[in-house]
Amino acid sequence: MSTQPSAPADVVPQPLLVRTVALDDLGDTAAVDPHDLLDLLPTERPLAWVRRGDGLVAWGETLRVEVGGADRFADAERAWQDVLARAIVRDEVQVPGSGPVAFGSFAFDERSAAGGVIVVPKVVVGRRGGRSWLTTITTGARLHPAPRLSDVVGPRVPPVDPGAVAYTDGAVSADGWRDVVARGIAAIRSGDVEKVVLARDVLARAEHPVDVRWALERLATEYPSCWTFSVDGLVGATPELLVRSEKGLVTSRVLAGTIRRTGDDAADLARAAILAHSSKDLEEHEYAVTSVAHALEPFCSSTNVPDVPFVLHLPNVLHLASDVTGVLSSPGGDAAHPSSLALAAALHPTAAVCGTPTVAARELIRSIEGMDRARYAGPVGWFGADGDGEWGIALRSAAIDPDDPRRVRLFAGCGVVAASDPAAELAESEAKLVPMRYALGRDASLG
Ligand SMILES: C=C(O[C@H]1C=CC=C(C(=O)O)[C@@H]1O)C(=O)O
Repeated sequence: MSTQPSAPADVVPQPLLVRTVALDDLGDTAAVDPHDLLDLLPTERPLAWVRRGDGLVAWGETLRVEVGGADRFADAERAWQDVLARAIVRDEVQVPGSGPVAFGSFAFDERSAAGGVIVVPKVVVGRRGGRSWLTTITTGARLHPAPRLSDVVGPRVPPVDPGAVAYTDGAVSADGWRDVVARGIAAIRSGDVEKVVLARDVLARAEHPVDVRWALERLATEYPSCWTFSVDGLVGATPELLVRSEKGLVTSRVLAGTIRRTGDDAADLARAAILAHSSKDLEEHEYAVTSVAHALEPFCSSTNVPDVPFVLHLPNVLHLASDVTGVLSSPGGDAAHPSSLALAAALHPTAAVCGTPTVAARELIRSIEGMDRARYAGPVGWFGADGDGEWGIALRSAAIDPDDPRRVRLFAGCGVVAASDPAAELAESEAKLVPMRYALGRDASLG
């Protein structure tokens, strides 16, 4: 079923029927182990949001809403609310991620034809802190009996190796991108912006159609501290959480400021110290934290913004990181909090992916970057019936060509400030492409 933004009643003629059961109580967990969520996924259009073994995997499409333009978030939210208003829900688990769930992914730029999409799957399996559950979502007039995992999970078909992968330039060559960064630095020095984040793409062509599960498993194993995701052909493992909203508490993991790893632990510790004291990286980071703190302020009764970032260690890079938290203000009476998607919309684009000031940086990106970012660097994640959910920034990601799944577009970007150096930014962008190259590759080594 596919709908236009408002998902009117005549397009979803029958209510959504949602049933969640605890898997621990079903007695069929031995037959199908929900321990490894990714193992449950079928080949076709898998949906995923997992980190350290917890999260959600899903498949099938009960409902799909495509949106576009500046109102893409609000339109998606309205469609979801319309559908929920008529849903019949029996949720025996009642934890974040149980009950009705929609996955979403949205374009970075409102002008992009990529727009955005929310997908309401047919089957969702969730896991959180040792508890797991199964949700089935259909349409109809009456709730179905409690589902069993073994009824909805087919025989496991191992992910297919994409074989040899050849890489070519994307919209702008590596050399050309150095010039793009130089133009960004010139714009900063002439006072047009203080910071701009510039990105590039690289095209991959695999020998065989890319099996999303192959990439997901490699990403989740190698990058356990990242959020490994798959939504409508956009795949990745992002270290940056735009917003998590749960029971009135919001969290955002802000990253900006990067140094490549060497592969040598002692040398990397020294590099972590260099990063933590680099004025160029601290400046880059400060812009990103400020943009998130300011965007959250109107929604929160209190926020906590760390004074000093910590160094996040990933296998390919080290980042300056700050976890910003807040308590959503109660608007009075029974009024609901803004949904996690509304918060994501208010936060997007942060200075970690756009720049400072936002509008001027976005204009600069449009005029010098030379490509459409599509859904790269846009919000990706999920939300539930109460609006709570998790939205990452779609970094360390790639878009699989829906018309030819052998073709994949990989993305990476870098924050640029006055002290940036184009060659160093190019090297940093290469380091940020490592996760997706690794995800596609058979033996590609890290670093
Ligand atoms: C824009 C990207 O990274 C952002 C997140 C972390 C560190 C960044 C940096 O140091 O430039 C970027 O702001 C990307 O990975 O494509």
